[in-house]
Amino acid sequence: MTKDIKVAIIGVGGVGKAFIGQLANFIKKNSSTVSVSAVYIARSTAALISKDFSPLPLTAFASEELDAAGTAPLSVPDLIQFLKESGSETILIDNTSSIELANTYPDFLKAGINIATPNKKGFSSEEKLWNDIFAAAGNNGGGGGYVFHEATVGAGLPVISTIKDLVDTGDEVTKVEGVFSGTMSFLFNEFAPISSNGPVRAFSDVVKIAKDAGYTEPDPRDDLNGLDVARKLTILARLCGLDIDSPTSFPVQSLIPKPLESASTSQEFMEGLPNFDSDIGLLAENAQKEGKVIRFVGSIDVLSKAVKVGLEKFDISHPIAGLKGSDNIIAFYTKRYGDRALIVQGAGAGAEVTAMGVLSDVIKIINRIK
Ligand SMILES: NC(=O)C1=CN([C@@H]2O[C@H](COP(=O)(O)OP(=O)(O)OC[C@H]3O[C@@H](n4cnc5c(N)ncnc54)[C@H](OP(=O)(O)O)[C@@H]3O)[C@@H](O)[C@H]2O)C=CC1
Ligand SMILES: N[C@@H](CC=O)C(=O)O
Ligand code: NA
Repeated sequence: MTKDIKVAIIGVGGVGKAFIGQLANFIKKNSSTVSVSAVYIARSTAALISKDFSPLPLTAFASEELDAAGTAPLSVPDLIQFLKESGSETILIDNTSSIELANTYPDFLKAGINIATPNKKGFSSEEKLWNDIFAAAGNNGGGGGYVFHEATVGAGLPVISTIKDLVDTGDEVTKVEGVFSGTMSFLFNEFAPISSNGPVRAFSDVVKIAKDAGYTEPDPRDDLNGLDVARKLTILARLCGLDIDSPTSFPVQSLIPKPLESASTSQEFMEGLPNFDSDIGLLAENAQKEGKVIRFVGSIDVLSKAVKVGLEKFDISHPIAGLKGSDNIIAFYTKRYGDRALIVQGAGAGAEVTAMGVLSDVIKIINRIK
């Protein structure tokens, strides 16, 4: 018999809206084999709640509906209670970047609620939260809900699933390296492409374009300070079995100019950034004099347990130098693959490709519980 699956969606920004569109399509295409419906959709300030558990309309969903018709969001204990009362299998989709919500994943999982999310915070903050999440989850044979987070690294690219498959099948991952940020990739590919003699445009202009394109974190400083990449490396290093206390427990280079570290808002930061275009321009010009380009990269050396994030210079013939758009490139060096790495490459940011990663996790959950 087909099981009934109810979903609660929190976060209706760029990724959340794209996810709702893709979920509507999935439900339409698969209605003969699986019954999935959304019963709760929320942002910070408002929520649509289907008290009788009838499906909320998803086609042509607009977040304005939340503000117009929504009520106050439920607290986490009330949301857990509400989902339990549905009597169905349930999935929480967290499309926010909230650490407060991520801190409560163990509670959802212990209540048997499954989770799919692109939010890195739960998996890259203190190690205790990581341990609590996977102790509560059903993924490793435990009794709780399943948790999947493919889009936390490389957006929809198969990065988490690849590293898990390598590890679970007994391969030994020795090193992971590459470009892990769609924003940083776009910034340097656009600002200092291999085809140019140094910078072709102001760095601050490209930051604004990346923000408008939906590549950056809600606050672009979270990309420029290197922490977004550090969070991704924390997740991958933990999947390789390394104990990483937090994303600030290894060297991370920040591109935030010192005088702007005290900017109190994202807007104040963006307004001040053009004053520092020449600093980063100089770095690009100096690299160009050596026939190189600068790119923002990260690496995990599993054997020496060394993790680092920052700017490096690359010959223009290097695959990292020649990336385009918001592409990520992630090279996995393993015992089985030898000197020639297993490589995953493609768009690493953007609403649609991220939502695809989240929906693919929802489908994995459905296939386990239906
Ligand atoms: N954009 C991308 O390319 C990628 C994004 N991600 C991750 O996806 C997530 C979403 O990103 P994106 O859509 O770009 O971000 P947005 O800023 O566009 O959207 C965030 C949404 O979350 C809501 N929200 C934030 N905090 C809370 C909260 N405590 N309770 C309820 N709702 C909340 C916001 O509502 P409100 O406006 O009311 O505060 C908003 O609807 C982030 O974790 C990001 O790191 C991962 C990979 C790629
Ligand atoms: N801001 C991030 C979004 C995806 O994780 C990035 O630019 O890579
Ligand atoms: Na991914």
